[in-house]
Order: sequence, then C-alpha cells, then structure tokens
Amino acid sequence: MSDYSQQVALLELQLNNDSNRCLPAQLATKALIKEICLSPKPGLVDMNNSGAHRDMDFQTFIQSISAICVWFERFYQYGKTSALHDNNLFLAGIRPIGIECEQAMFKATNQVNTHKGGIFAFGLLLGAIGKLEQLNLPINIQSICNEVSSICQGIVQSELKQNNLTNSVGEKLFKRHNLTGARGEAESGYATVRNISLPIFQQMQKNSYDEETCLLQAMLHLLAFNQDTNVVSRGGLDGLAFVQEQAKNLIKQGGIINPKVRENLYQLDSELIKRNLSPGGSADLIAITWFLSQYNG
Ligand SMILES: CC(C)(COP(=O)(O)OP(=O)(O)OC[C@H]1O[C@@H](n2cnc3c(N)ncnc32)[C@H](O[C@H]2O[C@H](COP(=O)(O)OP(=O)(O)OP(=O)(O)O)[C@@H](O)[C@H]2O)[C@@H]1O)[C@@H](O)C(=O)NCCC(=O)NCCS
Ligand SMILES: Nc1ncnc2[nH]cnc12
Repeated sequence: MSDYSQQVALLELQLNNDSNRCLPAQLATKALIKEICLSPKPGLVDMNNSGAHRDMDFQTFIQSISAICVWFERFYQYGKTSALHDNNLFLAGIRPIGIECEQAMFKATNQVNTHKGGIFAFGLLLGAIGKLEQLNLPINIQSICNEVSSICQGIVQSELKQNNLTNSVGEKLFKRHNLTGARGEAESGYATVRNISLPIFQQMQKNSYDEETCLLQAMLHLLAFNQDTNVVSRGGLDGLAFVQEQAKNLIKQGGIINPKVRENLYQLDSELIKRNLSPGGSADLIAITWFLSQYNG
C-alpha cells in the first residue's frame, strides 16, 4: 500500500467512523482527507511539508477536518428541511450554519484558516444534495452542480459587484482584478471541476491509474487553469501566471505519468515555497473533484 493509501485509511478510521452519519457527509469528509494526504502538492500543506505556510501543518488540517465534519450532516439536513424554500431564502438560511462551522474550524486550528473555502463549497454541495433527495429528484454530478448554481444565482453580482463592503480577500481581488473566486466557482456550478479536473480524473481512472495518480493529474490541471484567488492574494497576477505556466509545462510533458514530471513536482513545490505562493483554492477543488466523481452516472 502507498503512503497515501495508508494514511487515508488511518484517517478514515480516526475521523470518519460514524456510520450514523449520512453518506454525502461521509463522502465530504473522505474528500477532505484525500486532499490533505495527496502529496506532493506544490505550495500546499501535504504529508511531506507545510508548503508555503508558516502557521499550519498536516496536523492542523486533521484538527480542522475533525471539527468541521460533524457539521456536514447539518448542511445536508438543512437542504432536506428547506427544500421548498426559494433559492434566495435557501442561501440566506444555510449561511449562518456555514459561519458557525467556520467558527468551529478557527477554534480547532487556533485561528488559522484551513478550510474556509472548503466549508463554503461543501456546505452548498451537501445542502443541494439534501434538497434533491427531499424532492425525489435524480442525484448526479449534473443535478448537484445545477442545484448549487441555482442556489447561488446572482451571488457574484450581489456580493462582489454591488455590496462589496467587508473587504474580504475575495472582495478586494474582485475590485482589483475582477476575479470571482469561490463565489464565482459556486455560481457556475463548479465549472472548473466539471470542465477540467473531473474529466481528467475520470479519464485517468478509465486508464486504470491508482487514485493518487489520478488526483495528482487532476491537480496539475487545476494549477494550470484555476483562477485561484489565494495565489493572487499572495503573489498578484504575476504569481498566478507563474503557477499556471509551470503546471502547463508539466502537462505538456505528459503530466504525472511521466516519472520526470513527478520529480519536477517536488521542484515546483520548493519554488512555490520560495515565492510564498499557495494554491488553496485549487486544493478545495481537488476535494470537490473526488467528491463529485462519487456521483457519476
Ligand atoms: C464566500 C466566502 C468563501 C468568502 O470568502 P472571500 O471573500 O475571502 O472569498 P474568496 O477569496 O473568493 O475565497 C475564499 C476561499 O475560497 C477558496 N478559493 C480561492 N479561489 C478559489 C477558486 N477559484 N475556486 C474555488 N475556491 C477558491 C480559498 O480557500 C482555500 O484557501 C484557504 C487557505 O489559504 P491561505 O493562503 O492560508 O489563506 P489565508 O489564511 O486567507 O491567507 P494568508 O494570510 O495565509 O495568505 C482555505 O480557506 C481553503 O479552503 C479561499 O480562501 C465565505 O467565506 C463566506 O461567505 N463564508 C460564510 C459561510 C457561508 O456562506 N457558507 C455558505 C454555505 S455553507
Ligand atoms: N492542503 C492545503 N494546503 C493549504 N491550504 C489549503 N486549503 C485547503 N487545503 C489546503
């Protein structure tokens, strides 16, 4: 068994052993476990190092997952009980749960932001699945993503274009560079995942590569194409262009199935650490890629 599979199995036992929890909540927890274990992830926290982060490490992420996974059931149940609400009301109702979950994360990590983007995304995905289930509608990649997109319809317009007041990282970057970040990705129904990383992940699976290799290849494509506001907040648009160019170069060489590229990933990790660049948004999308792959067909 690879280090990745061993660590995933260990953490599954430790963090995901409550069989009373609904399946979507268990899958979301699994997705976060797989993301943190996947290594090497350039600039990000993984099993090898803390990437470009000085305030968090692998253990911080385990504490974070342990604190937030108990909230996943709440998002799903909210989706069921609020299935008949219109989309605006649905979103307004799920946000306080998201904020409470964020607070639980900050408490568990000593105020470090490990999964703010992940909570936002999985809150919406689990809420959408609960709603679909309650309405007896089909549950698959397309229907889940359509539902998140409907729930978030107008969120970029209303929170980034009009009421851009709180000056969160996302709001500042929208003003400066027109980047729509986590909100844009949700409103598009996870277009970057559906159009880029998920097809790559599925193609690799079809070609019988192991899960770790499939996820690393999906990650390379996210690094190459995702407009990651975390990278921009630390390194500006030049930082984003650098990460994307490097990843595109590795893809051109065949990606992760070329053993030389696997080696180069370690070099890219060192380079991003040196430049203080961390693709935290892409980390979330890795987890979402795996999660959605479980709803294929
Ligand atoms: C809507 C919110 C997510 C608001 O947050 P904000 O206005 O800050 O929005 P964004 O910058 O757009 O994104 C927030 C996080 O989303 C991830 N992200 C970034 N780019 C993308 C992208 N293109 N697609 C998808 N997701 C993206 C990213 O999260 C990850 O990185 C974080 C760790 O990185 P780090 O570098 O450590 O970040 P900081 O500590 O902030 O900075 P440093 O000082 O270290 O440099 C980690 O969170 C990852 O998950 C972005 O950070 C949302 O917060 C909100 O409204 N919350 C309320 C709850 C809610 O509404 N929930 C709804 C339903 S549950
Ligand atoms: N592995 C990781 N490293 C840094 N930031 C992240 N945000 C989500 N996952 C992350």
